[in-house]
This record gives sequence, structure tokens and C-alpha cells, in this order.
Amino acid sequence: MSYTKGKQVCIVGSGNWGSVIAKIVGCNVQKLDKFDNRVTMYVYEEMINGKKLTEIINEQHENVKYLPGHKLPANVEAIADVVEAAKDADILIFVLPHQFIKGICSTLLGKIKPTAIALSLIKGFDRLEGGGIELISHIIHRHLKIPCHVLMGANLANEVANEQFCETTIGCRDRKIGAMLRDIIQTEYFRVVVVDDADTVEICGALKNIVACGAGFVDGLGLGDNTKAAVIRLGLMEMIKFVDVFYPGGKLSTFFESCGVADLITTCFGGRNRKCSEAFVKTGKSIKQLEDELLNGQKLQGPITAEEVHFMLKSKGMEDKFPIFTTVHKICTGELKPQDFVSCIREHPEHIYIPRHIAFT
Ligand SMILES: NC(=O)C1=CN([C@@H]2O[C@H](COP(=O)(O)OP(=O)(O)OC[C@H]3O[C@@H](n4cnc5c(N)ncnc54)[C@H](O)[C@@H]3O)[C@@H](O)[C@H]2O)C=CC1
Ligand SMILES: O=C(CO)COP(=O)(O)O
Repeated sequence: MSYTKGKQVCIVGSGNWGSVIAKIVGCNVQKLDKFDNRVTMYVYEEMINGKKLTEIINEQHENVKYLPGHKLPANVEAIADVVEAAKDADILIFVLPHQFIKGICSTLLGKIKPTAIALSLIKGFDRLEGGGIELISHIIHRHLKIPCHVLMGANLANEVANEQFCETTIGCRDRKIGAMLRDIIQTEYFRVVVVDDADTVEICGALKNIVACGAGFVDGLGLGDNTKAAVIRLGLMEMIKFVDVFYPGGKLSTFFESCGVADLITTCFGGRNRKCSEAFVKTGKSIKQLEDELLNGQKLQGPITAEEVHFMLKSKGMEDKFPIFTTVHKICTGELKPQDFVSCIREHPEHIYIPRHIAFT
């Protein structure tokens, strides 16, 4: 294999989506002179039938646990030490379940190139002391002191792995960097739109996972597509309101990109959060138990995101302004019953008040 001296890319994460992105980036860098052919991929090490997952990936070029049946390009190198994987990278693509990001950032602090840039594909938030939440891209920026852009979209990993057409959204305020990131990511079947409203892009990606839990609850209750459409619409209204209230300056048009309404729809029909939430209603098992039983090591982001959002809404006395977000959290924790979700959408403030004019453009 020939190695050039272009920019080096490291994928920080190797789950279901991380492995698909490694496949895409590994193929793209081989076609573009400005990138180094070698792509490193940080793999949280585990044993599969007595063999290290990193060894399996490097020998068979397949992540047999998180993306079975799909070959990764041979220039993607699995590395169990995140510092070793990231130390020479110019572009760090973060794609881990969001609960692990802080630990990874503290391990990487001071160990990466100061000139590196980051792209976060992570959907979720983190709690801030004092009752707020923080965006994952802001955590990466604050901890590692490098700029962090985002990519979110209607991108169920297995469909992208099968090369079924879809779109995605990159949120990046720097035009040149946005174009470079698009070059690394875009393929014939995976089309990228770059927008500058990065925070809204990221917030859409995080919040739609909460709504998808609601969609799963109504599926579990045996309600139909009309009910699910109501959950999607009311969930979208809460997402828009959330940005308007807590991140003013966001653009309404961003909700019409792939990261907004499109991701909301696909996740409410085909995602893991929907699937486990349906099973939660039908089996009465806990969310944690269902995650372990149904996802083979993959992680749910919706219930923890609901908890993070609830933590903030409660501290601000605003739980009743976002009833879907609040009720999903209370159902996941057993405080309310799944049947209560129907009252939540029936009594939703969108039905009671004339919707106010949305002030952002
Ligand atoms: N899977 C999908 O269809 C999509 C996922 N995303 C987002 O991408 C992010 C990553 O998702 P996936 O790649 O699907 O991950 P996943 O859900 O497959 O999670 C499993 C990954 O977490 C790793 N892991 C487990 N314990 C860990 C620890 N203590 N420290 C570090 N890593 C650990 C596992 O080794 C594995 O790589 C999430 O925020 C998700 O919402 C975004 C778009 C699509
Ligand atoms: O984010 C996703 C699709 O864009 C995946 O959603 P789930 O985590 O619910 O599978």
C-alpha cells in the first residue's frame, strides 16, 4: 500500500455507525491526494471468541461484532490505544456513544496535534453542573482546544453500509473546512449538504432520539401510523421550540435539512431507540435489559438524552413546556406508565394554544 503525505484521518469509535464511516472515509481517502491513505480507527477492545476485536478487524477487514457482513477497506487500521490512533491525526472524527466522550477527551488531552480539527457524529448531550446541558461538540472543543464541526442526518447505519441512497448534513461555520469535510465523507450514495448553523444541526440529532422513544411507545401500544405522525409532528415542534428558547439564533431552515425532519422520520420508523421502546411496552422489561438483550453491545442514546434534557428542564421549571421530552423520560424511568404517553400527546400545548410566530429565519 502506498502512503502519501496528506492529512491524516482518525476515526474515534468503531460501533455500528463508526464502522460505516470508517468504510466511507477509508475508500474516499484513497481517491484524494490531499489525504493520507492510512486511516486509523480507535477500537474499544473486546474479546470475540477468544480473539481481540482489533486483530479480527486488521486481519479480516470486518468489524464482526458491530457491522457484520461488510468489508472495511484495508487501509483502515484498528488500534486499541486511542492516543496511538489519534496522535498524528489532522482530522479526528468522533463517533462514539455519547456517554463515553468525556472519558475519551480526558485521555486525549495534550496528546493530539494542536492544529487538528474535529468532526462529531455523536448524538446526545452532557449534563452541566448547575442544571444545564452542554453540546458534545462544545465538550470536544472545550476539552481538546480544537475546533469541532458536526455531521448529523437520516443515516441508519446498516442502510448506509448497504449503500442505499441517503443524505446527511454537516454543520460547519468555515466554508473551506466544510468543503474539505464534505470531500472526506461524500459518496455517490451518501450526499452531503453543508450548513453554517452547526448548533441546530447537532441539537436536532440529539433530540430526535427522545422523540423516537415516543414513537416506539405508540408502536408498543398498538396505535397506528396516524398516531405516530402526531408524535413526529409534536416532537418536531418541541425540537424547534427547544432551539428557539435555549439556543436563540438558530435557523428554522435547518430543521428541513437531513439532520432535522428526515432524521426524525427515519429514526421513528427504523431506529434502535424506537425498537427498544416498543419492546419496553410489550415486555415490561427495563430499558437497560432490552439494550443488552436486543442490541448486542450497541448503545441507546434516547433514554439518556431524555434524562439530560429533563435535568435541565426541571432545574428551569420548564418540564410542562416540553411534554414529550419530559414524559419520555418519566416513562423510561418508570415514573409514568407507557399509556400516559397518549394523554401527553392529547393534552399537548400545541393543541391548546395558537402556535406563536417562530421568530428565527
Ligand atoms: N448506528 C446508527 O445508525 C447511527 C448512530 N449515530 C450516532 O453515532 C454515535 C455512535 O453510534 P454507533 O457507532 O452506532 O455506536 P454503537 O451503538 O454501535 O455502540 C457500540 C460502541 O461503543 C463502544 N463502547 C462500549 N463501551 C465503551 C467504553 N466504555 N468506552 C468507549 N467505547 C465503548 C463499543 O466498543 C462499540 O464500538 C451515537 O451517538 C449514535 O447516536 C448516528 C447516526 C446513525
Ligand atoms: O441516528 C440514527 C439514524 O440517523 C440512528 O438512530 P438509533 O440510534 O435510534 O438507531
